[in-house]
Amino acid sequence: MALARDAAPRHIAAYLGLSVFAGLAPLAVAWLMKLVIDRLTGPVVWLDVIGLAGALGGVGMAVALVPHAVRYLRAETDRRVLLVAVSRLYAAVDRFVGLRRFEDPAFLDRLQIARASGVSGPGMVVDGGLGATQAFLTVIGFAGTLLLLGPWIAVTVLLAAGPALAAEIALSRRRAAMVAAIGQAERREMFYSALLTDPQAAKELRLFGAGPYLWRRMVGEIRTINRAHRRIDRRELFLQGGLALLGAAVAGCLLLWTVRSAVTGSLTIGDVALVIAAVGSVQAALASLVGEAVAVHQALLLFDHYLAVVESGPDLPVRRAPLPVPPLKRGIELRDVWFRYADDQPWVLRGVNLVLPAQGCTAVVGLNGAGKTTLVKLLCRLYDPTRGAVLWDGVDLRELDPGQLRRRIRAVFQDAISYDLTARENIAIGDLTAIDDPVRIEAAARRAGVHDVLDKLPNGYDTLLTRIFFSGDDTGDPTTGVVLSGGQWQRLAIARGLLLERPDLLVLDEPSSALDAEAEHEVHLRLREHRRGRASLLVSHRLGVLREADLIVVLSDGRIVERGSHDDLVVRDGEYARLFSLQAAGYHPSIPGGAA
Ligand SMILES: Nc1ncnc2c1ncn2[C@@H]1O[C@H](COP(=O)(O)OP(=O)(O)OP(=O)(O)O)[C@@H](O)[C@H]1O
Repeated sequence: MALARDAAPRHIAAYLGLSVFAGLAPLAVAWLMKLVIDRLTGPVVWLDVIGLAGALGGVGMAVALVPHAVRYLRAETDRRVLLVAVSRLYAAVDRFVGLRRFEDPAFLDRLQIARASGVSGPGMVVDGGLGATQAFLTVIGFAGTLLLLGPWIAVTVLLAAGPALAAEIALSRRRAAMVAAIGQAERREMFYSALLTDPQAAKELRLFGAGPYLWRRMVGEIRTINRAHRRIDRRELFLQGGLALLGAAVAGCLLLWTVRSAVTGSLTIGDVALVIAAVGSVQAALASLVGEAVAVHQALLLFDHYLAVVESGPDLPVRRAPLPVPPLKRGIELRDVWFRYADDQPWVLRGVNLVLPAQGCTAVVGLNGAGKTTLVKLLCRLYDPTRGAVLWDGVDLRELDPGQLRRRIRAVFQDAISYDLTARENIAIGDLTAIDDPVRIEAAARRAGVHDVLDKLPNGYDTLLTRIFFSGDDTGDPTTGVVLSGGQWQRLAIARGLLLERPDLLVLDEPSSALDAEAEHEVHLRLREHRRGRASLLVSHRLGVLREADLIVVLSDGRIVERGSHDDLVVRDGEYARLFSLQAAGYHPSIPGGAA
């Protein structure tokens, strides 16, 4: 209610006024009708009859207009609530410092329900609350009328609604539990449907003929979802059918009694019309009251998920008053760092000790799965170490302001994202303060060696880098975007990482794996310039590009097994020397083991 009140206060006030009117209008109509009939069946005073008929017509006209006004107010309230609810939800999600929640299926299920219930819940509570108010007023008004005519009629009609309320509330609990239970299936169904229409996936799916396998699985998920809905719908059908029969039987008995009373003269013809209108209206209003109460109940049960996400605390501990992050002076230290992704998973890092000096370049080498990217994620505080600590000039990262820390670090990952946005936006995501600063954007693109490519695009830096959307809002304009090559995308990701002029720590995790030899050489020369005078960490399987690092560490099975300069490590003739000579042999046929 608070969310809806914040989003659309005036619309809700108008909606409330109309609901009160709509709740009392049937009562006014029934009484006016009774009075008209009684006037017509007694000595007729035409002026009275015309006055009453005019009032009846006026109320009738207003009643005809109200549903249209309510429909508009309801839709407008829903639109406004949607804006506020979605903004609050995604702002809350954006506040998560780390990645853990995005890898937790239970949390992702909850997030999905939160989105659906956050969008529709507040509107349903307002609609349900006002609908229930309206129905309540109708019930109270007519119950008073029925009490005047025969107290037991009022009591019978009201009691007949009891079982309906109990049954509907039990059904609503079941429905809310079912929505939570099918969350996984719904997410999987969305995953398959997104995959089957994804331009990146289309290539492999067509070549490997894997489409039918995936859409059959998608249809399987839809069947699971349908089964769950069907079970509840059938239960609802039987329960509501039975209750409708009960209501009809009660109404029939009351009608018989009323007609009999009119024949014996204890009720007037107008009274008969009033009882018929009252019983019908009370039953309809009670059904609507129960329906609205149940809708509100269910919306609130599901809205719990929305509140749980919006009010969830940080996923990584953040001090109440976190320390500011000063420029890096001495270096970043990993002190006896142990890490595993979950308690039931194996250790990925086992007692790593490493200092990245504030003005030096450190390189990490290791086989696939050795833990290199994990180490980078800990440095960026996307996770906290399970044991040990990462220290920024001696201060634990957990003590520092995470936002300020992120502004001092820039990283280029091997799996950098290609955003379906313009070239300018793709680079500006690295530091959004530069989005309207073409000089900074171009400088970053030049550093990454991608300026010439972007400059020649049809709309230069404003060219859309995707073909899944039109370039502008005008769908009649046939211009769509441009698709870059893998290496060009990688250079764009490097530009994004280099947009911030002087990060304290620059991390490059396999930044050039998709570049041709010439581009790689050129980009690494520029990167060397950019890294000068600040802490940098390089991760690469191409050992040639790491030769000039001040310190190279070899990570194996989560431990540092060798450390030193390139020359030291070659002389030591250990794991690094073995990997290096294997690669070198691939390029020089003269080296033993090389290509013939
Ligand atoms: N999010 C995650 N959840 C669980 N396990 C993970 C996750 N990310 C990585 N791992 C596991 O951690 C181990 C180390 O992975 P990591 O990505 O750090 O290796 P890497 O040295 O960077 O490998 P590569 O050279 O292939 O990029 C692997 O066994 C991997 O399966």
